[in-house]
This record gives sequence, C-alpha cells and structure tokens, in this order.
Amino acid sequence: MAIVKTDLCIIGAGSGGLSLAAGAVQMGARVVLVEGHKMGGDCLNHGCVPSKALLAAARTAQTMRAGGCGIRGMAPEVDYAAVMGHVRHAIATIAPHDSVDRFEELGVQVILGWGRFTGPRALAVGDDVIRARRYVIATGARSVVPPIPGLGEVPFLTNETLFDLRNCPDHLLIVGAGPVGVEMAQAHARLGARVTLIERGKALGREDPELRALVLERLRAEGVEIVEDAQVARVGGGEGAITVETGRGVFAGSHLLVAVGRKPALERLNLDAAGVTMREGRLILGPDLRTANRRIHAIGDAAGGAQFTHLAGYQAGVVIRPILLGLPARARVDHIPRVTYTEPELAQIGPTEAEARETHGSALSVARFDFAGNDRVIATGQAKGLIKVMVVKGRPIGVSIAGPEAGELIAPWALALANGMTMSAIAGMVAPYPTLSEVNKRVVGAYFSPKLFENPWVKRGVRLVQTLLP
Ligand SMILES: Cc1cc2nc3c(=O)[nH]c(=O)nc-3n(C[C@H](O)[C@H](O)[C@H](O)COP(=O)(O)OP(=O)(O)OC[C@H]3O[C@@H](n4cnc5c(N)ncnc54)[C@H](O)[C@@H]3O)c2cc1C
Ligand SMILES: NC(=O)c1ccc[n+]([C@@H]2O[C@H](COP(=O)([O-])OP(=O)(O)OC[C@H]3O[C@@H](n4cnc5c(N)ncnc54)[C@H](O)[C@@H]3O)[C@@H](O)[C@H]2O)c1
Repeated sequence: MAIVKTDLCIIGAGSGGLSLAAGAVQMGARVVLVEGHKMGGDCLNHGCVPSKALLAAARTAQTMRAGGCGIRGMAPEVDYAAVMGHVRHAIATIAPHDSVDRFEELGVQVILGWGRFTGPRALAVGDDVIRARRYVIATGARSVVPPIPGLGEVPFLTNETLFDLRNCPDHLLIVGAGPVGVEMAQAHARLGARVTLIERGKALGREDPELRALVLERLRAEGVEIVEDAQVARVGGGEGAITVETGRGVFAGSHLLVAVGRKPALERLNLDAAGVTMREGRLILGPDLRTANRRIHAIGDAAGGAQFTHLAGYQAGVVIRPILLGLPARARVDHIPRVTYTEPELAQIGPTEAEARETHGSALSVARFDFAGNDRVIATGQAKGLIKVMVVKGRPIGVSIAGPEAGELIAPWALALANGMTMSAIAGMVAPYPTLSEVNKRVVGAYFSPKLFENPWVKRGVRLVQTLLP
C-alpha cells in the first residue's frame, strides 16, 4: 500500500476536475487527480462532444435535403456507421487534450481507479491511500433509470451507449424531452430514423413557451412525433421491437433511448466515512461549494445543480480561491447561460419572462426583436427566430433567444450579466452589418425606442433646440 501525500486531491477527470487540476498545478499546488473510467468524463466521451458531432452530421444531411436560395434539395446518402466514425474522430481529436500524458506533463499525478473515502482525510484508490490537505468531488452524474415497469427486461439506450450504435435505428422511441431528448430526436430524424419523443410534461418544459414553440414546430416539420403530457406506464417487447405504453397511447419502435435526466454520481465515494452530508441523494453545500467536511468541496454535475460543462469549469475557478489561497468565494448562477443545440438553437441566461415576472412584477420590462427583421437572416434564407430581454432598472437580468446561432448570440449577454452592465452600455456596441449579431443591437433599440421616440419631452426639447440653433 502506498500513501500519497498532496495538497489537493481531485476525484473525477471530467470537465470540472480537469479544469481545476490544470489551474491548481500551474499555480504551484501539488495535485493528485483520480479517475475511475475515461479521462475527459461525460462531456468528451458520452455528452457534449459526440452529441454535437452527431448534430453537425445531421445538419449537413438536412441542408442537402432542404436546399434553398435557389438550390434544389436532394436526398442525402446517409452512412450512419460513417457518421459515427465522424463522432469517434471528434472525440479522438480532443482526447489528447484531456489525457493522462498531458496532465502528467503539467505536473499532475494521475491515479487511475475508483476513489473511495475511508475517513475524513483519506481516499483509497486500489492499493493507494491519498492523504490530501483538500479534496474536490468532481465525479459527475449518471443517467437516471426511472422505475418504469418492464424497463428492466427490454434493451434500452442511454447517452452512455447511444454513440456505440453502428446502424441507424428504424424507429427511435425517446422517453424524456429535455436537452438530450430533443437534440437526439432532431439528429436522428435528420439522419433518416422515424422518431417519437415521449414526455411526461411539456417538451423543453423549462424554457420560455414562445421560444420552445419555435424549436418544437421545426422538429415536428422535420417529422418528429412529439407526445406531451404522456406518463409512461409500462415498457414491453424485446430487441428491435419495443413498445411504450402511456396514458396517450401505445408507441412501438425499434430502439428506446431513455433520457429522463442525470443524477450526481456519489455512490462509490462512501461519503459517510468522510463526514459529508446529503439530502435526497444530493450534497449539502455552502455558497462556496464546500461540503459539511470543510476540507472537501464539490463542483460540476456532482454538486447537484445545473449540468453544463461551462458551469463545471466556472465552479473549478470558484473553489480554487479558498483551496489554494485561503480566500473566500461564492458561486453565482445568475450569469450562467444554457443552450440546446437543435436547429433553431435555444439559448437562455438568467430568468425567463415568466420567472422574471414572478420575481419583479411591474418593475420588469421585456424588449423583443423578431429575427425576420434581420437582413442577414433574410439574405441567407434562414429560419425564424426571436430574442427577448428581461430588464429591471435599466439592466438586463435575463435573455432568451431561439434562432440560428442562438448559442453564439447569447455570449455578449453573458458578459453583460456577469458584469452587471446597463442597457445603455450595450447600446454603445456597434455590430458589423450584416450579421446575426445585429439582433442584439436591435433588441436594445426596441427597449429604448419607446423612451426616445414616444416621449413628448424629447420631442419638445428637440423643437426648442431647433429654434435656438443658428
Ligand atoms: C448527451 C449529453 C450532451 C451534453 N451536451 C452538453 C453541451 O452541449 N454543453 C454543456 O455545457 N453540457 C452538456 N452536457 C452536460 C455535460 O456533459 C456535463 O455537465 C459535464 O460533463 C459535467 O462535468 P463534470 O466534470 O461535473 O463531470 P464528468 O464530465 O461526468 O466527469 C466526472 C468523472 O468522474 C469520474 N468518477 C466518478 N466517480 C468516481 C470515483 N469515485 N472515482 C474516480 N473517478 C470517478 C467519472 O468516470 C468521470 O470521468 C451534456 C450531457 C449529455 C449527457
Ligand atoms: N446542450 C446542453 O447543454 C445539454 C445537452 C444535453 C444534456 N445537458 C444536460 O444534461 C442533463 C441531462 O439531460 P436530460 O435531457 O437527460 O435531462 P433533463 O432533466 O433536462 O430532462 C429530462 C426530461 O425527461 C422528462 N421525464 C422524466 N421522467 C420521465 C418519464 N418517466 N417519462 C417521460 N418523461 C420523463 C422530464 O420531464 C424532463 O423534461 C441536463 O441537466 C442537461 O442540462 C445539456
């Protein structure tokens, strides 16, 4: 048995753990990084990277099929195995960046194996025991398998197995219409599968209803059958012929993808031994992401909040302050954007209109701009879109965008919200013409227009100045 002494032990080499390890070692700390499965975690191996690579292939197929701008569409020849080859290539291209070699070169000690606390200051990994001044739980999340009768007896896919397929499903049934469900529904419909999306509530139910409608309208137009308010009662059948019984009918398909959420992966950690407390399967954390054991922090999906790679990276930056420098820290969530990468994309930061109305009532004003008024959208024959900005006391507090490149368009708002910028400051930005970015400028214009153009005092002032000017 080897005893490894270190300043910081990070458990989990996914988006959060890797960011923290790279930052901490380069700032001079001794860092041990423990990984039980694949370096890069969920995002690289079963999440963001494969899903976005698959969506890119699907978009290529759809662009060929749809044509436009005077070009006649044509049926694409989809080679699903080759598409999955593209997915594997994307993973393999990024993998060296997250590899053991790269992190060892940076000076991190990487230990491969599952970590398990044996005491408040001891983590066992195989035959090694790591005694660290501080630990960070960055163990990510695992797919939820809901207790649906019959599910245990049929073959089903999750995001952890979907990208291993080599033949396109004839008819993909998807249970759960969150980001995983809708992204994979559109990807597979575009690649030639029949797709039925079954959701117990509303598809993309967390999102603004107007924007959600734009995405769902497009999915339906591309052939995705969306069944909402459909509680799944039972799953039956077998390999290649699966049935899902719901209150809204029975649906039959060749494959089943279960996408009903992911829960923090904490089971292997033996947290009782570490004195870390939990409530309903989630860690109890302070505002600085510290657990009940003051030597242990948690970041990323394991921390139990929203699940995004950029959030895990941000939280790594938060905990590095108390861990390395002994400084106070506080994790924010109000400036974290989220994007669903369908076409059109749906991006959100801060509260939606309904959420903001509930908190701010009549103090809230909402500025809107329809993408139909953007010259670049018209010139390129792109799809519909809408941006809404929620403003309180002259500052944006939330932004919702559905439309082409919504994920790129939300970036300046992330800057604005992170820094508490005013609408006037954003109005000072000059966007190049003709770009989609002008929608950001135009929505600010929509906010100021009534104040400027419908204000009798402004008109009176201008008339007075005109009489005085030589
Ligand atoms: C299909 C899909 C698509 C997604 N797309 C996006 C997207 O487009 N954009 C976005 O921002 N987010 C996306 N996400 C979410 C994103 O993947 C996660 O939020 C992100 O990976 C979380 O990073 P993490 O470091 O917390 O956990 P992970 O990346 O999951 O890393 C955790 C690591 O810890 C290891 N581990 C667990 N337990 C132990 C243990 N006891 N000992 C040692 N190692 C352990 C695991 O093996 C894993 O490698 C997507 C998720 C899915 C499922
Ligand atoms: N683009 C992105 O950033 C991206 C992409 C994919 C996943 N993610 C993240 O990964 C996590 C997992 O995503 P997800 O879509 O699996 O989870 P989710 O929790 O976001 O959505 C799950 C959906 O399944 C529904 N559901 C739950 N149980 C059901 C049942 N028994 N029958 C029918 N429907 C049911 C829920 O109502 C919900 O709409 C999320 O936190 C998400 O933010 C992010």
